[in-house]
Amino acid sequence: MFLFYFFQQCVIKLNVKNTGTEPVYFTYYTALHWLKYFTLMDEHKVTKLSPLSLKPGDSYEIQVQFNCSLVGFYPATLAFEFKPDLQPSSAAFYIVRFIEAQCITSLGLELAPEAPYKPRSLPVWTAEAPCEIVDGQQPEGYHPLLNIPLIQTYSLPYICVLFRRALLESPLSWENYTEKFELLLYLEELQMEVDIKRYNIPNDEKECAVMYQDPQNKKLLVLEVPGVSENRPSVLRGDQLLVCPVGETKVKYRGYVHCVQLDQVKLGFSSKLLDRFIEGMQFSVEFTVNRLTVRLQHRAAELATTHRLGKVFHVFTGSTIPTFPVLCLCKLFDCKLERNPEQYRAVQHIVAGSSKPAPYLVFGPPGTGKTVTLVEAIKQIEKTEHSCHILACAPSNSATDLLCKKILEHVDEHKVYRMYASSWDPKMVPGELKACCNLVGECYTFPAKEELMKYRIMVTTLFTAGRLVTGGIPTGHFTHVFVDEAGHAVEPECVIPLAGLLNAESGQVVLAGDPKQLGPILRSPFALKFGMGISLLERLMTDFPVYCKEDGVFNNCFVTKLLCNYRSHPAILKVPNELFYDGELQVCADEILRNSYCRWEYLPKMGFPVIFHGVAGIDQREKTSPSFFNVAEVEVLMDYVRKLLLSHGKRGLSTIAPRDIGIIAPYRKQVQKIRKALEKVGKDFKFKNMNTLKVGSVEEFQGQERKVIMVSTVRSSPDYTDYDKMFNLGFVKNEKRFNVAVTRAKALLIVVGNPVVLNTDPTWAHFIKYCQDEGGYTGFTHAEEDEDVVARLAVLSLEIGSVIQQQLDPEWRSDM
Ligand SMILES: Nc1ncnc2c1ncn2[C@@H]1O[C@H](COP(=O)(O)OP(=O)(O)OP(=O)(O)O)[C@@H](O)[C@H]1O
Repeated sequence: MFLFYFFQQCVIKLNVKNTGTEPVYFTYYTALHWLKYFTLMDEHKVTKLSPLSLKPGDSYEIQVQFNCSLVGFYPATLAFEFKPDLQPSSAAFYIVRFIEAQCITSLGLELAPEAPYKPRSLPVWTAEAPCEIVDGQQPEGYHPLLNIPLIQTYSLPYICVLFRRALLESPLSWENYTEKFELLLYLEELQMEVDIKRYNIPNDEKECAVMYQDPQNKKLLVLEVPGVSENRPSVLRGDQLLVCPVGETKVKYRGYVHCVQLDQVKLGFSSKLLDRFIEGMQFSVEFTVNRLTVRLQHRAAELATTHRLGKVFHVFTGSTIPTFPVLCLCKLFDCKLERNPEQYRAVQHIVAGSSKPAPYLVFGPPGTGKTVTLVEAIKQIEKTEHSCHILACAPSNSATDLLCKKILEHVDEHKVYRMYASSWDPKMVPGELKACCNLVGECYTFPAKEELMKYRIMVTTLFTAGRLVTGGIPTGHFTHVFVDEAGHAVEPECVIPLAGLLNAESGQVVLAGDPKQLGPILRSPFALKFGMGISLLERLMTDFPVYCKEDGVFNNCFVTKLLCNYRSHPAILKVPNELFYDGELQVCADEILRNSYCRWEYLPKMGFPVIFHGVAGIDQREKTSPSFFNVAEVEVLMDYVRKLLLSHGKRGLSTIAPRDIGIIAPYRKQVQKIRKALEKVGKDFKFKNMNTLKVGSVEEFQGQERKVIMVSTVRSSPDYTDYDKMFNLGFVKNEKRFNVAVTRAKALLIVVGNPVVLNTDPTWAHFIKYCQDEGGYTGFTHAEEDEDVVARLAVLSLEIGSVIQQQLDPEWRSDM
């Protein structure tokens, strides 16, 4: 194997040597891949018609020239044919050699793996001997929800008894609501416990962990946990883990997580450990499941029954459909919505409480204005109902922040309170929300309920809403509960802001979302199989006729379907519209904005602002981190970033700043590498505010939009796609992730990826074909070559299976 780094062109020499004891004829040779880029030459011009005799000890030189201007990684197979004599009947024999060429820039070299990937081996756990546990230091200002009642913690055998198939298989009804969700939650928690144990680090000198003192705060110890930023294992601020010095068994030290940074956690321990700590001390580590989120959901499932939320969720079993309400003619804060009759009517119905006590649903494809409709309704209610108190929630912090920012566009900040959980990194709080949230200095505070009850609008994630229940906010205080991105949460999570807070008779619930975008994330295959993967929004839409079309129309008293996309250029919408929305989506985005990149000089085809850039990269890992990255894709992305920012202000082109660009990548390591590369590009080209260019996972981009979106798909080896599925990562074989990623762009969408791997997934194959047909495809292609390989192998009478198998095997490189 040969590996060489270069730019565009390189020549190397190969020697064919007869190391045997008999003469042989060298009759033919060829490269089987990347024929466009490899040229093979020899002086004698060896062919079957012009063979070359090689006596024992003779060697013969072949020149391999590699010519390529596309960054990437090009492994090829070279096949050589020999014959013992030139009789037509004599059998040929073959020697196959692999060659690799990499076209890489200086930036790519900087981003290369810091050290080879060396996964930690999975520990074998033996029965635990009883030991003393020394408690550690919790983070300052950390207020766990201590007084959530501990709802029965079942032991494992009891779970087995509980594992009642009949209950799991019976449809969800109001009669079995609490019982069924509790069972599903236990199954999920059991899986969480099994999963987290895989990350434990054993009490063994070869495999143990080494901690060091935090240079910024000597009271904290830093532990490297590769994968923690991708929730493998899931560790949040305030969580606990146990460490034990290697070789000891009697005492374990409990450490509290003060912060999670990239692949490190900073831990607070007792002075008993700090006093004896020496740099480089070795430890075993046990991770523990944080039960808080599960307990909050158990409580919600239980309170849903005691607070009779059946009136809210199952009200339409009888003939209680309300009569048509009186709608007010309101003047909207966002006057654009007045021009869309569906949005306007939805606001009117929500304000009138037409669906009460049932939830009002606003659903529809991406960019159709669900969030702005919700926010407008919140503002109208705040303006018109003087006794109202509104709770506005979303599953993720980024979607909740977005809601809050939009509310603050028209509501006085003294009336709004954004409450964060103690576990949320204070550095992630956006500057514009600092004046109206519970972050004081570096710490979160949690005011008494009397204080909280003074705010007209409370904005929290679904989980943090549980703090309001724990804090004793009385039922009925919140007259309206809004949940955006409701399709992304499991039902008991979505019920957290309702159960215990909502008055089932008089409260109004509004849910917005799109079941075709990211859905609930679950670990347990059983919880998934028995229905927990269906969100409350989706269940209401499928189980209750009032939310379904009757005679081809929806009943606007209960539900509004939005179909006008105000975000994107039609070329960006075409594939998701066809694949997920039956072509119903209408293009309504502002013409000037959506066309602002149609004349960009780097488009493969003018007027078509979608680029698929094929890159033959490799998905790599480094050190002990399980997360993947693809350097070649980062190089291509940075080339586009540079071109975009350099074209800022050019005549005829729209202005662009880093904040108008978003980069979506499926793995944390790729996100880190992109950030590092952006820093360099920013410095080299003196671009300002590069930190406002958002780089993140699809989850972080759900609900977001940017003028230009780039997507790095990373995967270059088909062998890892099942691994992605298992860990709920990546883009391949995950159509909801695909849908969210490609629908964030307003004017320009650039997808960078390996078409060979992506074409194995029907959704991506559709997208790539679309780009090819429309002229938006650029970068490397492979299709014609495959046929060529077959033809060449046929000439050599080699079997395709064996050679291709070696080409595709991700381990073959390291074997050589
Ligand atoms: N009636 C309208 N007229 C003009 N622009 C609108 C209108 N409604 C929404 N928009 C704009 O469309 C974009 C998308 O809106 P919004 O984020 O509310 O959509 P969404 O349906 O919540 O999207 P997603 O499903 O991706 O979260 C925003 O820029 C918003 O300002």
